[in-house]
Amino acid sequence: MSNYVVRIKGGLFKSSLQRSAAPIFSKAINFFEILSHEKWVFWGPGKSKFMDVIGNKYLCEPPLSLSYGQTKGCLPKVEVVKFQGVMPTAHLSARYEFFKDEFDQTCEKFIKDNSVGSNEVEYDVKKSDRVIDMDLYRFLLKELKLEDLEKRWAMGLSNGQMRRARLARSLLKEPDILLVDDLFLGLDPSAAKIISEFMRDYSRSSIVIGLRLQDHIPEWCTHICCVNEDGILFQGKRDSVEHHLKEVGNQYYSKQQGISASQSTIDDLISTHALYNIPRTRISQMPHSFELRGLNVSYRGEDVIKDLYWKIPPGSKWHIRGDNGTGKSTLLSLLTADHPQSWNSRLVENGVPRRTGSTNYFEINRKIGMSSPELHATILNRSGKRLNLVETIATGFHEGTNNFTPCFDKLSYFQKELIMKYVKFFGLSHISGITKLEDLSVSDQKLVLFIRSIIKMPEILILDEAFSAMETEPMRKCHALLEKWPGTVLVVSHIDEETPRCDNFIKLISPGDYKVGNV
Ligand SMILES: Nc1ncnc2c1ncn2[C@@H]1O[C@H](COP(=O)(O)OP(=O)(O)OP(=O)(O)O)[C@@H](O)[C@H]1O
Repeated sequence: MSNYVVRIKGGLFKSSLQRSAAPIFSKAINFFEILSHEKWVFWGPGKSKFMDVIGNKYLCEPPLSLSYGQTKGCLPKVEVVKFQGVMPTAHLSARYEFFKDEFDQTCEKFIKDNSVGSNEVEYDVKKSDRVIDMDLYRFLLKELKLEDLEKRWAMGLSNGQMRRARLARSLLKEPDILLVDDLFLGLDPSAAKIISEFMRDYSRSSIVIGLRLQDHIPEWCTHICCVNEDGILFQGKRDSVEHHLKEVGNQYYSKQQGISASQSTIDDLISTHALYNIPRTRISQMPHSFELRGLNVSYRGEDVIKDLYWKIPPGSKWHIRGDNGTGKSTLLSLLTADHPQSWNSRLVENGVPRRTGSTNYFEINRKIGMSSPELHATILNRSGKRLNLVETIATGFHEGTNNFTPCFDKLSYFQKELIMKYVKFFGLSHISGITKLEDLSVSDQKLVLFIRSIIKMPEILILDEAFSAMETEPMRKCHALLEKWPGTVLVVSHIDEETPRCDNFIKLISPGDYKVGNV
């Protein structure tokens, strides 16, 4: 008997029972099979949808065309880990504050995923009768470098830390098949190495990872399935499909290049920025956008940022570097006043120390545009079903970066026209008015968030992991736009290809240890 974990035979997949519903892939999948302990890459623009197919998210026609093999005498357990950033919260600032809601749990409880309750009381309410293999739990904590974070509040984990915790949580359920989309997203090089080596050595289940065409395929992957919008292009053992890889990559890029150039130029798109065409000499006389004069941040006595001195002149472009957990998001949340310790006179804004009463949250955020994993998770959670692409971009005109109230109808003619110019420039016109945010690909969601962050022509643009999970071609267009962008830009990114050109960098090494220099 074949030891398959999942198999598709002649299946067409749909998201609804309606006869008229369009299939997820136009072509039926004739045959696809994953055997136990194989390590697959789903590669290409259709990878996330195909993961959902394997994860049993859609209805299949005919009904038994998708089947799961009988491993260990029962149906296989399928675990899906997707890009979700940190914990979704009602408000960005929640991550840095201490209050109770459903996510008020330690990292340990989050990974065990077996109880709900409070940190502060003695009892736990069990939500399943699952027996947790404590040896496996300890093994996962050790291998995924989570031991020091075990008792931490899950809400406070950084992106990279949360990514490792999510993996541990899924693996602790001892799945027969683990599907991880965008495996290396948001990870610093050493964390990426840890996770890659972990996946290489992990042999308790079949593994599928989703990668974009431009991503490097790890050596340990045994099989590759290339999926585009129509369905499977090719599949098989790595050696047998190696020659297709280059061919498909080249075809895809030339197709993307051929997408008709838009009428607007980059100058048309940014010409209303307050610093556009202002001579450098005049800009250099303006006060610094921000200046940190020995800033400190600590949690319960533990330093995260210590004695940080940093001057950010207007119009300067910065790459904020540092491994996962070194405090990059914390630093940015201080600038955007999303952090409780933001009211601090060591933080000087346009020459004025930021004391309580000297300014307010809306005043600060009026001049800031932002895209970040936290914002991505929050907007999807709160408005993903409600707002379409254009309506999402329109919310960028609100004063606060995390105000997602629909406002397109209230915008001026000029504002609406500007949105449409951007939509056209980035080749999104065909999906602009209909597709809800949550139905866009992750790459298009990131692109929409990028446009949203710049639409009000902010003085300061914060791009925290703004290009992770974005396809190459839209990312290049964003980078070309940023080349000409006249305002201050702060970029957090772990991967060189995803980093737009910056003039300066600040590297967070550990509390009290910082490096500032020219790129
Ligand atoms: N509310 C909190 N309570 C305790 N610790 C916290 C809290 N918020 C953040 N931290 C810790 O502060 C450190 C810095 O987190 P931060 O998210 O700023 O890191 P980062 O450099 O942005 O990481 P990444 O690259 O993974 O996004 C981490 O160790 C994190 O666990």
